[in-house]
Amino acid sequence: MKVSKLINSLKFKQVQPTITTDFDVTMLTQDTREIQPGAMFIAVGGYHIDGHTLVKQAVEKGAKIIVAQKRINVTVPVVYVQNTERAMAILADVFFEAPSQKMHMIGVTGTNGKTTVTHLIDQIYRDQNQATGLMGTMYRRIKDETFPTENTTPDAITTQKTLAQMREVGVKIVSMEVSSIALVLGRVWGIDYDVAVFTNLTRDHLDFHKTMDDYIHAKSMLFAQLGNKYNADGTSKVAVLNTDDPVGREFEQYTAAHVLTYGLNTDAMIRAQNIQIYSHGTEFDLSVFGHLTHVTTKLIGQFNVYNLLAAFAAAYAGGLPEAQIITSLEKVSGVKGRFQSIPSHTGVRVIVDYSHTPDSLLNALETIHSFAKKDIYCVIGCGGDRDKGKRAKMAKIAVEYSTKPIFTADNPRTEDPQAILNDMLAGVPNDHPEVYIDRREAITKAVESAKSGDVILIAGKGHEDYQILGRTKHHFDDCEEAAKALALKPVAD
Ligand SMILES: CC(=O)N[C@H]1[C@@H](OP(=O)(O)OP(=O)(O)OC[C@H]2O[C@@H](n3ccc(=O)[nH]c3=O)[C@H](O)[C@@H]2O)O[C@H](CO)[C@@H](O)[C@@H]1O[C@H](C)C(=O)N[C@@H](C)C(=O)N[C@H](CCC(=O)O)C(=O)O
Ligand SMILES: Nc1ncnc2c1ncn2[C@@H]1O[C@H](COP(=O)(O)OP(=O)(O)OP(=O)(O)O)[C@@H](O)[C@H]1O
Ligand SMILES: N[C@H](CCC[C@H](N)C(=O)O)C(=O)O
Ligand SMILES: [Mg+2]
Repeated sequence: MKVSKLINSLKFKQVQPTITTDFDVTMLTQDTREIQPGAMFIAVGGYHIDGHTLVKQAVEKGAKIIVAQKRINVTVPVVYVQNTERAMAILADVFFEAPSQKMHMIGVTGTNGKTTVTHLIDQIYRDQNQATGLMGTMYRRIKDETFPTENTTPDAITTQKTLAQMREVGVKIVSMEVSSIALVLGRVWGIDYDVAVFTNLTRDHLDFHKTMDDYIHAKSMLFAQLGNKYNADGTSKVAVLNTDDPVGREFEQYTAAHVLTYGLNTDAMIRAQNIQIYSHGTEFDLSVFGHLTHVTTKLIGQFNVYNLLAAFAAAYAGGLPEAQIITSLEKVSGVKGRFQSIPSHTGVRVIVDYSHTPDSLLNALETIHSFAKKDIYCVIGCGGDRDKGKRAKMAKIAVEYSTKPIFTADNPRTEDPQAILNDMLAGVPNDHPEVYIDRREAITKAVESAKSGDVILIAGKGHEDYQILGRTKHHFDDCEEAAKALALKPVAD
């Protein structure tokens, strides 16, 4: 793309020195490690390093132009802007030719349920024979091909590039998780969402956002970004809000788009009632503006009823017929690592779940309570280099809602695993949960001790196939470990 087109897309900037001959920019990047000759390098301040300190290296590697927000001294032209993250989002949208405008874009935000809801939406559209794309915690998926991801919502360049790849192969519907951190860091600026979904808001990420108000504000940005494009056929721009959550009610104020509400409360437009939770599924009556259908699903728990409602509402907002959405939701099985049962011949039920916040842990344990007859084991740790304040809370919930809590490690990252455990133990001063710093040992002990009829919840890592110690990822999979331990147990009587 011609450099003039990129530069012109930035309304407020200074170019030094002035560019007299237009030239081609071969790629955009914020990472010197990726630079190809002819690149535009955007200097971004990070947590470990400031991209502005790498600009000479960028030029040596072939960058022909730099975008910066601090004065720098290099031999190539520099585009000075107020905020390089914002410039990066605009430039990425322009460089990849605004892919989000060519596809139906559904963004899902909220503390819990994003991965589940995006997968449900994706499945609904696949059942309609639509070519779909998905971006989130587990991967980026373009039709049937998956690509790894570092972040739930990647940086603006990766996001726009992925959207462009989707558009190129004919994807029409994109479901993407939009994390609060991404919203604050501007990773999704420039994306033209058609439907924005709010799941819920409870404590998480307070290492990053500092206060709950900041966290709510971050989530609200998706609904402000939705804008207000009203098509005559009523198809565009819908905010799908869980109004059982007071934050969902608040977000009604922040959007100028159409609003579609869901929840269990009587005033929700899309509503579930008469919920029955079983050990292997859930039933409820779905009311769509008062029209009732009985729904039977393989997903377990009230929290999953909310996820089903969110997905239903997102697809309904996109214009799909009610009956066809329900058919899909009745067929769908869960997402890997979300309340996933591990096959067991022992009479012990083992569930691997990605609950890594106080609210999700509480929901998972309450759901187990609704069908468990005997002991409930809860193997739980808390992540390092993440919100420290949630540790004591999660520990307390584990102790109060299980009969056999077992504390262990979950991605200690650069923290001392024992220090994380101490933060957890501080939340339960009068209790003495079993503690095994080694997660494999914790899972093995739980499986060894459990008797037929007991339920074991292994919480926190879900689909993850690694344990992060320091900055290194070691292969570790809760499902594999549980299966190995179960294989050593005798068959149930
Ligand atoms: C705290 C945080 O958000 N960090 C993100 C950040 O990394 P960083 O700040 O450490 O970057 P850095 O290493 O200091 O580098 C700064 C700049 O210099 C550049 N650089 C760096 C080194 C080099 O040799 N050359 C070079 O050009 C980098 O490309 C970058 O532009 O920029 C990276 C590239 O965009 C992100 O992958 C990384 O996310 C890390 C992996 C992370 O763990 N983020 C978490 C907190 C996060 O964002 N989580 C949310 C929510 C998760 C959820 O709820 O599901 C998410 O959306 O993932
Ligand atoms: N609607 C919900 N309300 C509360 N808890 C939920 C809900 N949906 C899922 N959970 C719990 O949260 C865990 C994570 O679910 P999911 O991966 O769908 O959420 P997420 O928002 O994508 O999480 P992350 O922020 O880590 O990407 C699940 O394993 C389950 O325990
Ligand atoms: N997306 C979440 C995942 C947490 C998963 C848990 N296993 C942990 O490492 O804390 C985060 O990065 O905060
Ligand atoms: Mg997720």
